[in-house]
Amino acid sequence: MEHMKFISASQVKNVLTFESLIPQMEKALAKFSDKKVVQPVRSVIPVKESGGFFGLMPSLCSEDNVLATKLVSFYPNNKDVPTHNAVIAMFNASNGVPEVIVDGEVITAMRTAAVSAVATKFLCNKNPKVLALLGSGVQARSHYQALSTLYTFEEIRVWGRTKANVDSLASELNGTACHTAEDAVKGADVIVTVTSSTVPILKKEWVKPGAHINAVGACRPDWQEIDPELMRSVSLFVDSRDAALTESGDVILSKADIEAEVGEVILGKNGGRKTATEVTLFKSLGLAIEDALSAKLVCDLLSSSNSS
Ligand SMILES: NC(=O)C1=CN([C@@H]2O[C@H](COP(=O)(O)OP(=O)(O)OC[C@H]3O[C@@H](n4cnc5c(N)ncnc54)[C@H](O)[C@@H]3O)[C@@H](O)[C@H]2O)C=CC1
Ligand SMILES: O=C([O-])C1=[NH+]CCC1
Repeated sequence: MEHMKFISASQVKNVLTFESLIPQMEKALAKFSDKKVVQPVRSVIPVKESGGFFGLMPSLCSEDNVLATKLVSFYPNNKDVPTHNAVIAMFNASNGVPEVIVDGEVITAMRTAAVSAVATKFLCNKNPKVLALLGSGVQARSHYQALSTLYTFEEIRVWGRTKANVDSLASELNGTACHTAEDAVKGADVIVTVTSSTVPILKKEWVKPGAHINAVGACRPDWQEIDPELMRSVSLFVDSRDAALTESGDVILSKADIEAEVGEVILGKNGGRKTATEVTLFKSLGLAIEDALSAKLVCDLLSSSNSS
């Protein structure tokens, strides 16, 4: 391990854009659903003392010569440091030699939002105008940025638990700070739930017919962000069936039927949205291959910027 490289968060930030990442995440989701990826559902250790979690996320995609694992911690109670921290270790798939460690904090923030952008592109009605963000943290910001790469919203609404954060994000995005989740969601075309809530924050009766929801939080089997009645009434798409049935309290506790993986929609194996009035919901949990292909993209972008 004489030549192990490290790529820092600021190096990632300097080269990674949503314009390059969104197509890469479309490829990751398609490859995953086309069984081109070897990837178990992640292992997660609860760290009871601090209310945190530690996850191991390995994946292999021989087609892309990618063998990597993300190590991610999720400490929702953190105050002065980020709640999500990660590194992505990349190995040479031909000989198993470790080559690069990439900081995973920025990648986690950006790839999750890029994946939601892909799901939205395939499932949402045309020309969405109103975006509602439930949550005002890292993912709320990155979801705004990723979705704004694809759409020009006329109205951005923000709701969250902490008023000061909601006010500051709303003013940064030129949006409206909402007092209640209902105010934010009523009439919204695209709804993003990005909170650390463990109980439902989004109710069925608030959601307009034809809306699309990206449900990104609640990654534990006993956690929920979405009203179970809403879960049972939507056309439900997931990143991974296995992960959804193992990790998602929203899916497991509501017993909602999964229509398809988004990758199957991308591959044309499922038609996606069937009517303009149905509500589509993408339940995102986060896949190791998203991290591996994001890290590979960062390495490729850095080496082309160094050689130019
Ligand atoms: N699906 C995926 O691939 C990924 C999912 N996530 C999940 O997305 C969610 C947001 O992550 P970040 O923005 O990075 O975290 P963050 O810590 O930056 O923000 C969390 C937000 O949730 C709010 N919140 C916490 N408890 C709440 C409650 N009971 N009701 C309403 N709001 C509440 C906080 O005030 C804050 O606005 C988390 O659940 C996280 O685990 C994060 C990374 C990847
Ligand atoms: O995929 C990921 O990195 C995570 N999903 C939920 C918490 C972190």
